[in-house]
Amino acid sequence: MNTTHIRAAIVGSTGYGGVELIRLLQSHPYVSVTSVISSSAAGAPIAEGFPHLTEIRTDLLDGVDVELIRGKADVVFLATPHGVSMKLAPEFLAAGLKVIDLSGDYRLKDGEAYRKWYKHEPAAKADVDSAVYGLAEVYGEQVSKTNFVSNPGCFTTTSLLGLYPAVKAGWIDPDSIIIDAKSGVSGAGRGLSLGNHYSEINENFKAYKVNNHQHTPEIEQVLSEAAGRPVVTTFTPHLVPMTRGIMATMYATMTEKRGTEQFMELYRQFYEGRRFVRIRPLGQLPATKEVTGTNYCDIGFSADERTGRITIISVTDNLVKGAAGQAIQNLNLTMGWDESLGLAFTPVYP
Ligand SMILES: NC(=O)C1=CN([C@@H]2O[C@H](COP(=O)(O)OP(=O)(O)OC[C@H]3O[C@@H](n4cnc5c(N)ncnc54)[C@H](OP(=O)(O)O)[C@@H]3O)[C@@H](O)[C@H]2O)C=CC1
Ligand SMILES: CC(=O)N[C@@H](CCC(=O)OP(=O)(O)O)C(=O)O
Repeated sequence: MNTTHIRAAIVGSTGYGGVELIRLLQSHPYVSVTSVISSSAAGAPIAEGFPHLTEIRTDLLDGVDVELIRGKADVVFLATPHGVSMKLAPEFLAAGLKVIDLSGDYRLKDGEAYRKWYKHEPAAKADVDSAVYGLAEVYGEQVSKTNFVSNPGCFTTTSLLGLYPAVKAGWIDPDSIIIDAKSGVSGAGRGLSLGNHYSEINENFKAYKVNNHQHTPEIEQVLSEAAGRPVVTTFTPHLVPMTRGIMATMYATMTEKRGTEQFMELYRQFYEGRRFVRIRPLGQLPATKEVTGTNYCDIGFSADERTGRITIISVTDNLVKGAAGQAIQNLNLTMGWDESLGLAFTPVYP
């Protein structure tokens, strides 16, 4: 494989994650999108369904054909639903392609947990074991050595980047963590559903999948690794009437009396040299709009002397750092490139 110019295929191209991958990869200096694959619209010009992609370098959507793709690409991004990725990934890996999967199929190392939370049979254990969990700022070293990345969930990325350093350092009691998270509607994908149409969402704010969301075991898996013992947590997702963005507001009991600035310093050191995590200055808390369209995760803190708890606020764009952006960041790491290649955007504002 030429290491300064590679060819990418995107499967699930008519979904939000797929379209975002196409958008972002247009600016990548070392990657050409050579195959844009769709199970539902093969043969159609991309710009027919997505006029904003009128000038992209690939014209027609291809069907899902491993042999065809093998001849046209070095890396394949699977922006497909769970249950579908596990059928495709082994074939692409066997064909010698690098695979970056955006679905939940390879995130949970415990097959029983996958069965319980996804209500679906898990992928083959050997494949699950071989996938590297791509939380780039935490597992970047492992990602740089693999050809098979399992990209984390959007809520998971936002929550874990805000919690991992404090749990790892033993500064918060992992059993006390509560994650209160809110997502824009694009997090639910492009498919139509009653709960996601305009009059259900507009001027509305609702909790869903309470104590029942599939990102709960994914968050617990990583926090358990950080804590060195099993951790369970309360995670409550909400849907807010905006298109993009996630905010996770997280509460935990501090193991010792510490101030906001000490937490800021801990996180600055942990994420030193990592471009996409921005620690906010004292007294400033991040808002979703401040990361829109970018791969940033912005984090702010407030330690409360009165209750002995720390409040950590973390924001991302669910389609970028929560999906397509982190997938490209992971590709960069697997190639030994600067992790920010093709992702150096300033947020859209207002
Ligand atoms: N939206 C988000 O914020 C995030 C999404 N994810 C995950 O990324 C993946 C893609 O999400 P998203 O783009 O939002 O979802 P969408 O529902 O918007 O798109 C998924 C696409 O997958 C393709 N697809 C569906 N069924 C099949 C099938 N049986 N065989 C092959 N392809 C199929 C379809 O594209 P086509 O018809 O062109 O084949 C569809 O448009 C999912 O696993 C999701 O959970 C992860 C993090 C965040
Ligand atoms: C708003 C909304 O519905 N969001 C999705 C999360 C999207 C995502 O990251 O899902 P996967 O773990 O399946 O990849 C949800 O809550 O299920």
